[in-house]
Parts: sequence; structure tokens; C-alpha cells
Amino acid sequence: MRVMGELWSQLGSLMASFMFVYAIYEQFFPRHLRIYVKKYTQKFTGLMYPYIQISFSEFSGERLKRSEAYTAIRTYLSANSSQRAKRLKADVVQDSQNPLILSMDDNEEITDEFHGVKLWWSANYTLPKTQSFSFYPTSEEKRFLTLTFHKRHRDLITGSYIQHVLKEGRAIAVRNRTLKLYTNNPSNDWYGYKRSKWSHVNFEHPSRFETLAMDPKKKEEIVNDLVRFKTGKEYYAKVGKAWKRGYLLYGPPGTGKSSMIAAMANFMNYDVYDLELTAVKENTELRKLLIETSSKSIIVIEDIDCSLDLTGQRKKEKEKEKDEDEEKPKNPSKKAEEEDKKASKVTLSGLLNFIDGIWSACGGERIIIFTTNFVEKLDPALIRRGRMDKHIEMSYCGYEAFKVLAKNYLEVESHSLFPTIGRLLGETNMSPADVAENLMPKTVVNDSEICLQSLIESLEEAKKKAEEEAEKKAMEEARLKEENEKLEATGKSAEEVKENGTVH
Ligand SMILES: Nc1ncnc2c1ncn2[C@@H]1O[C@H](COP(=O)(O)OP(=O)(O)OP(=O)(O)O)[C@@H](O)[C@H]1O
Ligand SMILES: [Mg+2]
Repeated sequence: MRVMGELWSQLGSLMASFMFVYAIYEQFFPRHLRIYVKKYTQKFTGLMYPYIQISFSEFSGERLKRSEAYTAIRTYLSANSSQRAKRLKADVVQDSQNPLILSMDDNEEITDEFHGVKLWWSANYTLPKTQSFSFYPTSEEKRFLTLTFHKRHRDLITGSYIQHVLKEGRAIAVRNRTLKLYTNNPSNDWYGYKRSKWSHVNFEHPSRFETLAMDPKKKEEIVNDLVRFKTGKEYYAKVGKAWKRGYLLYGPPGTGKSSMIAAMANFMNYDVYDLELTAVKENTELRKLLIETSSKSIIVIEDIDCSLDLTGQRKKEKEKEKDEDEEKPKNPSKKAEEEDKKASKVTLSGLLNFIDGIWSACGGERIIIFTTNFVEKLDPALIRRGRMDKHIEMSYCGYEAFKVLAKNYLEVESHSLFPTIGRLLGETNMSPADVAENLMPKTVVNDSEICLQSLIESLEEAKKKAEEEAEKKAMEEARLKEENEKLEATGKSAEEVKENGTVH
């Protein structure tokens, strides 16, 4: 004990002398001299120190994008560290197959071995230069992983080991992958505690191509297109095109546009980013959201005609509004507020840049899908080929599509009522959603005949309704035609009639 006590006191006085010398050095040595000394000390220790260090930062560039290498290495180390590291960090990921994820804690070090060579990995972080007190991690905290190895193994490590780690990390990530459905947060939440532009939940949609009711030829064409895209990395590189593809899904409500997106995601094993454009204030925000999406993903903008002021129709309406505005002056402050609201929205050119600007190539392997009920309303610039490479029409239920639904819902592949249904489907428009609703069993007993009969009744009703509406329309047209003919006969202009009342 006495020896220990003496040792401590000697160490204490040594530290005190060192601090004293350092204080004198700091005080009396000019700054440029100190830099000089530091430079040569580092050079000298570099000569003596036989190890090489490589660091991998969490974010590449100016914190724009999470580094893919960092993520892959972290995954590799998480898979290996739980046995080797002594201080582990536990993350509970609720929506994962394996909810408890263990990884090495900050400032912890683990060893790895490659072809008999030993190397060290450590997880580190640096704090921001200007510190302010906060309960939450600041956005300036920089995390990085450091790899240390002996300099005589430089070629092996930089040549094969790092490639091995990245490959393994990516493979582990694919094996553990559960599909995610992301939705964008309002920009006010981007820099708070959560610091996240996208929120996600597990994507567990049951829709598959097998359950999708549509023309089998069309379905096969889409599946082939997707396979070509997935396996086309070299092809896209060869022709100098960014590795992405745009689909425009259009058709009446309930024809399976959203179901098609889910089927695509399940088929490709891609995450889905459901982009709510109305929550995006401006074009720069749109770009930031895009950069934060990962590759192997589908970016979806549903009902594009409703999300934005992008349609020719709406532009005209806006012009009309403008004219009206000029006529009756509004409360000026309210008007300014409204103008401001309009100005802070995403524009068509912003969206075009989002789809095919240079930023959209970051990450690659991405599919962009727009859906709309009214394709004719969209600005042609938005949907031209090259942007939306493939236009897919989701139409009313045909006979082939009905057969898929009957098989899925009733497990029936043929029935004596099928021909009647086929004829009625050819004569009237009914969405697959409505057909599917009729095929759902109404009682606990799953009687396919009752369901098919109910579908026939609905189809007949729909047909009758459509015929009545067509008759009404024809009568209205005939009345208008007659009125026009009378007008021409009297030689009066339409304006005159409007002013003086109807023609008799
Ligand atoms: N082609 C289809 N194949 C199988 N089921 C379908 C199909 N179309 C619609 N359905 C059924 O109808 C429901 C609604 O379809 P979905 O949401 O995909 O339509 P939508 O075209 O996206 O409609 P909206 O234009 O209103 O968004 C789905 O949950 C699905 O059960
Ligand atoms: Mg939909």
C-alpha cells in the first residue's frame, strides 16, 4: 500500500511539472513556432508509428447524404461485434424481424482478422466546435469508424479486405431486410430532436402480381419490364442513362393503381417512399428529400393532378382566378398571405428536376411512380417518355381480370355463370374494386354461387343506370341542338338571346 501511495504522489508531481512546462510553452512560444514544432513532431512519430488508420465518416459531402460505405461497415461490424466487443449499444427496432440490434458502443474497439492479419475497428465521434448545452444529440455531431492496421499489410487491406467488408455488410443488410414504407415529415420537423426527413413503418401489403386483376398479357409485360430494369445495371451504364425508371399509372378510381405499386414493391423487394407533395414547401426541400431516399426503392407520388398546380386545367383556373382578383380587390394582408402560400409551393420545373435532374441519379436503382385519375389533365412535359418511361392504364374490369378475382376470392376457376358475367362486363364499366366487393362472401357460408349471382345483379343495375344516363345525355344534346337551330333561323346571336331571354 505504501509503495502504491508513493507511486501516486510521484505521478502527481510529474503531471504538475508537465503542466507547468506546457503552460510556459503555450505562453512564451509564438504561435507560428508552435505549429512548426507540432508539424515536425507528427512527422517524427509518423516515421516511428508503424500503423495506418483509415476513417469512414457517417455522412459524405456537407452532411448531404449518409455514406453507404459507413452503413455497410456498421452492419458488418454489428454482425461481428456482439461476440467480440465488451461495451455494446442496444437498439430496439420494433418493426424488424430481429428487434434487438447490438452494435459496438462509441469509443469501443474490436479486432477482426483477415487472412491471418489482425486489424482494429473503433467507433468514434467528434463534438461540434462551438458547444452549447442540449439534452439531445446535435446535428453537428460527426460519427466515424476508424480502421487501424500495420503498414506492411496496406495492399491486402486496401485491396481486398475493405471490399470484403462492404460486400458482407451489404449482403447482411439484404438478408435482414424488411420492406419499409416511408412518408415525408413536414420540414419543420427536420432539424429537431428526430432530425428525420422521412418516417417509416413496416411495409406489409399483401398485394402481389398473382393477385392483381388485369389483362394477363399486360401484366406479363410489366413484370418483364421490371426484371429488365432490376438486372440492367450494366445496360444503363453502357448507354449512359441514370439507373432509374418512371411509371405513370392512370385510370379511374378502384382499378388497382395503389395495389399495383404494392405488388411492384413486393416483387422487386424495394422500399416505398410515399411522397406527399403538399407537405413539401419548396423545390429545395424536394431535392433534400430525394437525396435522403435509398437505392432499391420506389418513390411514389399519388394523385399527382391533385397534389400540385401542375395541370393545364388548373393553370387556366388560376388565370381565371387572377382575373377575378383584379376585379374585386381583397383584404391586402390576406391576399399577401395567400400569395406567399402559393409562392412557397413546389413548381412543375422543380418536380421535373426531381425526376430527371442530376440529383436524381444519386444512388441509382430507383423507380418513380405517379398515379392519376385524369391523365389528360397532366402537363405533357411531366409525362413525356424518358421521364415517365412507361404509361400503364389501369382499366375497368374485363373478363380476364374477373377470372383472377374469382380465383382469389372464391377459389373458383370456372362456373356456369361465368359467360353471363363475361358478357355483362363487356357491356358495362365496373372497377375491379367493385367486382371484388361483390365477390366477398356476405354470410359465414362461403357460397360462390350467391356471390356470382350478386355480381350479376350489380352489373345489370350498373348497366341500366349507364343506359339511363346515356339516354338523358342524348336528350339534353338534342335539346341544345334544337335551340341552336332555332337561333340560327331567327338570326340572333347567342349574346342577344342571353340578354333578352330564351328564343320562342
Ligand atoms: N386490379 C385489381 N386487382 C385486384 N384487386 C383490385 C384491383 N383493383 C382494385 N382492387 C381492390 O380494390 C381496392 C382498391 O384498389 P386500389 O386502391 O388499388 O385502387 P386505386 O386505383 O389506387 O384507386 P384510387 O384511384 O381511388 O386511388 C384494393 O384494395 C383491392 O382490393
Ligand atoms: Mg390509389
